[in-house]
Amino acid sequence: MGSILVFGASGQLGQCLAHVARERNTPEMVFLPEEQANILNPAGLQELFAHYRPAYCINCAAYTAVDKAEDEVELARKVNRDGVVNLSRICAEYGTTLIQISTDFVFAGTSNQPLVETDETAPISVYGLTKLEGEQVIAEYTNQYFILRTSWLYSEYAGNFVKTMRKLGHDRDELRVIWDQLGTPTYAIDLAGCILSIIETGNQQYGLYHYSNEGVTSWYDFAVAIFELSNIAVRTIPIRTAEYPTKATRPPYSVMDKTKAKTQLGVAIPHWRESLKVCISRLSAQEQPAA
Ligand SMILES: NC(=O)C1=CN([C@@H]2O[C@H](COP(=O)(O)OP(=O)(O)OC[C@H]3O[C@@H](n4cnc5c(N)ncnc54)[C@H](OP(=O)(O)O)[C@@H]3O)[C@@H](O)[C@H]2O)C=CC1
Ligand SMILES: Cc1cn([C@H]2C[C@H](O)[C@@H](COP(=O)(O)OP(=O)(O)O[C@H]3O[C@@H](C)C(=O)[C@@H](O)[C@H]3O)O2)c(=O)[nH]c1=O
Repeated sequence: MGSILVFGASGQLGQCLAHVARERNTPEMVFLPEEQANILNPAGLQELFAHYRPAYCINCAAYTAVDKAEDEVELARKVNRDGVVNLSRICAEYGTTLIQISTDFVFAGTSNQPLVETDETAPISVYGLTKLEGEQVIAEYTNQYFILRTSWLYSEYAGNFVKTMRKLGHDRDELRVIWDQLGTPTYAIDLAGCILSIIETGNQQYGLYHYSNEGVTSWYDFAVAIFELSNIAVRTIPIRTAEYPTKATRPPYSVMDKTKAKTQLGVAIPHWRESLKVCISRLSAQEQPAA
């Protein structure tokens, strides 16, 4: 098949890819953390590509601190746009298929219908804008790419909303969580499975796809489900966005339609609650003292 380079390997999705690749015995995967492969260093990328001549490049590297990005515009743009330029250019040179990950935050959130790939983008945060710029530069260099837009990623790995809620739920008596932002959580292990399926099946239906778990929820209902499944008794109060001021504005509605991914990539997508159960049981098992 040829080797598969994974950039940003020590982040959440990078670790989930390693987890699923171990389970599936996927050969020839090369996991590259930032210290070994900075996507802002073209000379370093040239060395790696010359050595591995990869069939696929999966870009999990990104600037993902949504609030901080409002103050670090230049850095966010460097990683989320310029880094993607570097990868697209070198993928084109080596005939490598690029798999780029993007976000529901490219949308303004003014729709009340599940969003399809052709819907208008209008980011309302620096993070969303720079991720959109990253999507847009790819086609200037190559047409051999998949862009997977995903949302609300969580897993056993790295920092995420599920782990934050479980920690806060233990530490506090009461939590206030926004209920007027609607979207769909995505178990990053499921997304990693989708990425590896594209590679394993040699799919060549290149282009832009939406991928999240199935269903719709609010951050509040998501938090309540996390507490129920984790047996955490904490008073959870639904609040409006205005009652939880943040530096960056989040889209009030970012539910994505996955019809294209299901038909063209042939992936089965679990409901968010089913995947959340799997993640919570794995997290709980990790917390049990060894017998
Ligand atoms: N997390 C989420 O909820 C969502 C994420 N996404 C997208 O999914 C993808 C994966 O996200 P996730 O795994 O959660 O993010 P993480 O923040 O967990 O991982 C991103 C990784 O990229 C690394 N990185 C940053 N700059 C560079 C660089 N210049 N060169 C190489 N590596 C770099 C980071 O290293 P370090 O930590 O050292 O900076 C980190 O390990 C991203 O494209 C993100 O935009 C989309 C929707 C939702
Ligand atoms: C901790 C906390 C958060 N919230 C709200 C704030 C926010 O609207 C929502 C989620 O907060 P977080 O900061 O965990 O997540 P946030 O960084 O907004 O998550 C986003 O990350 C980027 C990378 C993406 O691409 C998006 O798809 C999305 O997952 O929950 C509360 O209402 N109460 C709380 O106690």
